[in-house]
Amino acid sequence: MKVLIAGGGTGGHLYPGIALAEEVVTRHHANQVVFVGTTRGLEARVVPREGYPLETIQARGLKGKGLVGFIQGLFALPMSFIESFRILRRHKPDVVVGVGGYSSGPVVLAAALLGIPTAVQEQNALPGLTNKLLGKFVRVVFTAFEGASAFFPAGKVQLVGNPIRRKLMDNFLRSNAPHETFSLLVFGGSLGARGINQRMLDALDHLGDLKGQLKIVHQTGKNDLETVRQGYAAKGFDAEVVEFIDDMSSAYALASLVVCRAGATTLAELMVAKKASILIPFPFATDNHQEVNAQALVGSGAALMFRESELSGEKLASEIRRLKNEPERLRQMEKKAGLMGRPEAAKELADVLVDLMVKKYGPDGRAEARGEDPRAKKPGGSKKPKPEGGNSSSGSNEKQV
Ligand SMILES: CC(=O)N[C@H]1[C@@H](OP(=O)(O)OP(=O)(O)OC[C@H]2O[C@@H](n3ccc(=O)[nH]c3=O)[C@H](O)[C@@H]2O)O[C@H](CO)[C@@H](O)[C@@H]1O
Repeated sequence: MKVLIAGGGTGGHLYPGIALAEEVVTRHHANQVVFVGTTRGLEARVVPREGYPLETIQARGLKGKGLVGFIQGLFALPMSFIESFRILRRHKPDVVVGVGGYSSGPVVLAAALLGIPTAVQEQNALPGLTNKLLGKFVRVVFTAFEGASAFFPAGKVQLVGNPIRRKLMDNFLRSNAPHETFSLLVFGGSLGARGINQRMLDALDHLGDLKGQLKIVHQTGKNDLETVRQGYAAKGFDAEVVEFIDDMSSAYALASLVVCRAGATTLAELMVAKKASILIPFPFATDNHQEVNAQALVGSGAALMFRESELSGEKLASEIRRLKNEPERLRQMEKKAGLMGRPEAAKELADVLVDLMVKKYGPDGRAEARGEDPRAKKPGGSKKPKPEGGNSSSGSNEKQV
């Protein structure tokens, strides 16, 4: 089985794709997974490191980019379709899955037009325009929030949750032991969040008496690293301040409380990790979708949510203090988050993809069309390869998985 995963840009789109790739490679009959993204997205760094080949196309966004960005996006469209057709003809995948982000649209649409079984995975409670359009062409739409289903043709929707990377899952499935020191994990999605960085620094002014009683890990994103580091130092707080957290699994495990945005993949992780959280949605997300994501957790008592515009540092400090002083409340939030988690998302999604392939091409998929010997295929999947450097150029780095 050969699976092509299109999309990325940010971690919220890319990481569910990585989780799906891990699943189909280790537990299913997939012997090859190929990603398609752009050279500007996070995938250019992460996909080769994870050991999968990456093809790139020139896709750009259309919405929220201003007039110049919109025009650039329009001009890039025809080329991105041509590139998508070429990639699909070369790789002959058995199924194509879009995980959102600029490259998802042209690749998934081109695949659907070529008659290849296609699916999209919508992470958010409020789907973006591209996925709403693609929903009309693909065979299956995977959703993660009940509310999202209403935006797609009813018969196509499968509510499975957002797939979570294996290294996180392995840790999450272990116990959620209480911590000796109250530990805060502060992060702003895959890119960091200035609004959270500023409010957290302001909050420190009101948490002075807790200095020795708080452990803080704070991810800032690229631009604010030094400012935030200096802020903690100037206010006399000992914190681990980093630009990006590679090992989110340990970061979650060590946290008593998480302060973060409400990106859909983050929320899926919080639920499976059974973590209490204070959510501060990104106020400029398309159609305010992060607030809608957050409401699902708030509604069930798993999280608190504050709009950035209404949240002062003082208020954030008082909420942190309150939760620290009410361990039983924190436990209840953790329990409620856990009840919403969907640890089987990657598995359920992969099962459906195998069905799609078998229905269309039979159990060997298009192996023969690709010049492979189907009898050489090992049921149960083969092992993932070791990364072979960071080549992310188009076309030249395909590797048997
Ligand atoms: C600004 C914007 O539009 N953001 C969108 C983007 O968010 P974004 O890319 O921030 O996505 P999420 O918050 O959903 O997920 C972040 C992912 O990055 C990982 N991580 C994060 C920080 C870090 O230091 N290290 C790390 O590995 C997290 O574990 C998680 O897997 O995609 C999400 C999923 O479609 C959307 O809900 C968000 O609205």
